Amino acid sequence: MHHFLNFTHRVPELPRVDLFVATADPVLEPPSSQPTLCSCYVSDDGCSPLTFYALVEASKFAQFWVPFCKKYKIQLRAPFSYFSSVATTETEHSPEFKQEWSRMKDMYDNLCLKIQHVTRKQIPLQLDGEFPVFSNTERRNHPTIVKVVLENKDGVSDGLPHLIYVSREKKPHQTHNYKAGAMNVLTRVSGLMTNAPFMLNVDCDMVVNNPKIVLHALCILLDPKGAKEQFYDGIKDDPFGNQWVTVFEVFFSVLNEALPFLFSRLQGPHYSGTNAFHRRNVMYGLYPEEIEIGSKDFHNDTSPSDCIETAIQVAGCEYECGTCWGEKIGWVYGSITEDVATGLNIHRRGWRSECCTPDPIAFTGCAPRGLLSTMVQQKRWASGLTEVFFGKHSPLTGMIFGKIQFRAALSFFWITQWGLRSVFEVCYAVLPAYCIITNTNIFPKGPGLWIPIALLVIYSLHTLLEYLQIGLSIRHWWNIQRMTIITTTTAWFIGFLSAMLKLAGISDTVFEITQKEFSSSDADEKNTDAGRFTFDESPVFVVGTTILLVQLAAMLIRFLGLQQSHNGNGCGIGEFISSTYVVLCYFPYLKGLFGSGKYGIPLSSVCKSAILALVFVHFCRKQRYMNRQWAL
Ligand SMILES: O=c1ccn([C@@H]2O[C@H](COP(=O)(O)OP(=O)(O)O[C@H]3O[C@H](CO)[C@@H](O)[C@H](O)[C@H]3O)[C@@H](O)[C@H]2O)c(=O)[nH]1
Ligand SMILES: [Mn+2]
Repeated sequence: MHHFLNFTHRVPELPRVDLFVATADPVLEPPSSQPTLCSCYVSDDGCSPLTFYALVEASKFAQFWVPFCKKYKIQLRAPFSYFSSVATTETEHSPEFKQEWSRMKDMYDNLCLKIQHVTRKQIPLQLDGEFPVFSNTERRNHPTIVKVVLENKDGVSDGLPHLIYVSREKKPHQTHNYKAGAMNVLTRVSGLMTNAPFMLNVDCDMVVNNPKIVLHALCILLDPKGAKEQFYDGIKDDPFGNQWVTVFEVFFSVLNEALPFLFSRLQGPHYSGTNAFHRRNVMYGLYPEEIEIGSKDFHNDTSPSDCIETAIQVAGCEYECGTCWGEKIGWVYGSITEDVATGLNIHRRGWRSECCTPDPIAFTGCAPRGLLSTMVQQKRWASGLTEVFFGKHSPLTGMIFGKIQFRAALSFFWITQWGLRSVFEVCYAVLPAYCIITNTNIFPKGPGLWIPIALLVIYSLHTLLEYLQIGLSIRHWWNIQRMTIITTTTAWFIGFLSAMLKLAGISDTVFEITQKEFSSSDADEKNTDAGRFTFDESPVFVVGTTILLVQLAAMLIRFLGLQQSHNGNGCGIGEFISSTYVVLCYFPYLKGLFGSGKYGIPLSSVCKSAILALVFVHFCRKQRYMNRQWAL
C-alpha cells in the first residue's frame, strides 16, 4: 500500500489519501494476514498487543520490501500473495535479483514465523518497551491507545508513509457501534494528523492487487467516487455461494452503466463497506453543491506524533455524546450493515458513486470458506439490512425526503428487503410439504401444470446461461442455486428474527465477525474440508433441518398412504416436484443427519428440529380436519 501513497507524493499536484484499515479480533482475523496490507491508519477494536506487534514487525519488513518492489517493478506487492504465487525464482532473472529475492523471502518467512510463534503463545509477548500500555487492558474495557509506528518525518517523497495504530477507548456498558464507530474514530484521528481530502477504507481481509489503484481512483474522484470489490483465493465452484461473481459482473456493472432508456442515469454502485474511496467532505456530511472542487485546502503541516494527545481525546468514548457523528456525520450507526446505511445516507444527499475497475483488478479479498462463517455473515447482513429497511435511513424515506433517484431506490429496496424476504422464502419452502400432508394443492392440474414447470425451466436456463457466459461451470451454478435456497430460508430468517427482537426492544443485534480463512493453494489440496458442509449448534441449522424434516415427513405420509382421501382436488405431482426440489437443495443437510463429528448435525439440533417438524405436521393435520368440518 505504501507505494501508492508515495506515488501520490511524487506527483505533487495530486491530492493525498488517508487509508483506513479496520480490524477487531486477533483470533478470527489473524494478524499474520495484516502485513500484506501495510497501511496508514489501523483501527484495532480487539485492543490486541498481538496486532500491534504484527504491525511493528511488518513495518520493519516494509523498509526492505518496498524498495525491493520499486527496484524490480513488482505489481503484486502484498508479500503474502507475491510469495505464494509460483514461478518467481526460476526463469530469466538476473543473479542479483535472485539473490535479493531469496533474501526477501527469508525475511518474510522469518516475519511470519515470529508472528506465528507469538500467536500460538510459543513465545510470550514481552509487555515491556512499546507494549506496557496493553498490560492492563481488556477488550471491552481500556483507554485509548494511539501509537505512531512509522513516521515519515522529513516528508521524504520516496520514504514510507506514516503508519498509525489506533485502539479507541472502550467502556463495558458503552455501545461502540462496531465498525462504523471505528471508522468515525479514524476519520477524526486522521483529520488531526494528516487530514487528506480523500480517504480509502479497507477491511483487514483485503489485499491490494493493483498498486496503481489510488491513481485510478483519483482520476475518477476528481469527478465522482468509486467503489468496487472482488474476491481472491476462492474454493473451486464456490460451494457456499460467497464469491458473488455474477453479482459483480451483472448487478454492479448495471448499476454503474448509463442506461439511457429508463429515467436518468443511476446514482452508482452501493458502498459495500470496503475498498472504497470517499471524499472527506462527504463523510463530514456535506452536500454536492456545498463543495467547490479544489477550493478547500486540507493540508496541515503538523506531524502525527505531535497530535497524540488530541488524538486520544477524539478517540474517547464520550467524544461523540451529543454530536451528529453516526447520524449526519461519518459512518451511520444503528445497523450492523453500516455500509448500506452509510451508502444510503451519502446517496440521499445527492452524491453519485462510481466503480473503478482497472486491470488487474484493484483489490482481492477473502470470502468465508466454510458453511459456519457463511451463516454468520449472512445472518448479520439480514439483520443489518432489516434494521435499515425499517429504520430512519430506509430507501423509501431516502427517495421521498432525500435525493435518491427512483431506480437507485429500487436497488436499495432490493438489497434491504433480504431479511423480510426470508419470511416468504420459508413459507414457500414448507408450502409443498403442507400441501402433501393436507392433500391440497397450489399448482393447477393437467396441462395447466406446464405453466409453473415452464417458468422453472426458463428461470434455470436463464441463470445458467449467465454463468456459462462468464465462463463458470454448471456445478458453480447449482451451488449458487442451492445456497440461495439454504441461506435465504435459514440465515436470513434467523437474522430477520433477531432484527425484529431489536425493533421490539427485547435484545440488541451484535456484529459477529466472520472468520478470515486465508489459505494457500497447496494447503487447500490437503484440506479435505474445503467445500464440505460442517455444522454446529446454531439455531440457523435448526431452521434448515426442520425444513428438511418437514419435507421428509410429508413424503413419508404420502408413501404410507396416510394422506386424506381424494375429493377430486387433492395434491398432485407439482407439489411433489417442489418438495423434492427443496430436499435436493437441502441434500447436504440430509447427509449431515447421518454424518459424524463436525460433519454431522448435532443431536440436540436434530431433536429440536424433529419437535418443530412434528408440531408443524400436527397443525397441518388439525388444519385439514378443521377445513373438512368447515366444508361439511
Ligand atoms: O466491532 C467491530 C466489528 C468489525 N470490525 C471490522 O469490520 C470489518 C468487516 O468485518 P467482517 O467480519 O470481515 O465482515 P464481512 O461480512 O466480511 O464484511 C462485509 O459486511 C460488513 C457489514 O456487515 C461491512 O462492514 C464490510 O465492509 C463488508 O466487507 C473487519 O475489518 C472488522 O475488523 C471492526 O472494526 N469493529
Ligand atoms: Mn470480511
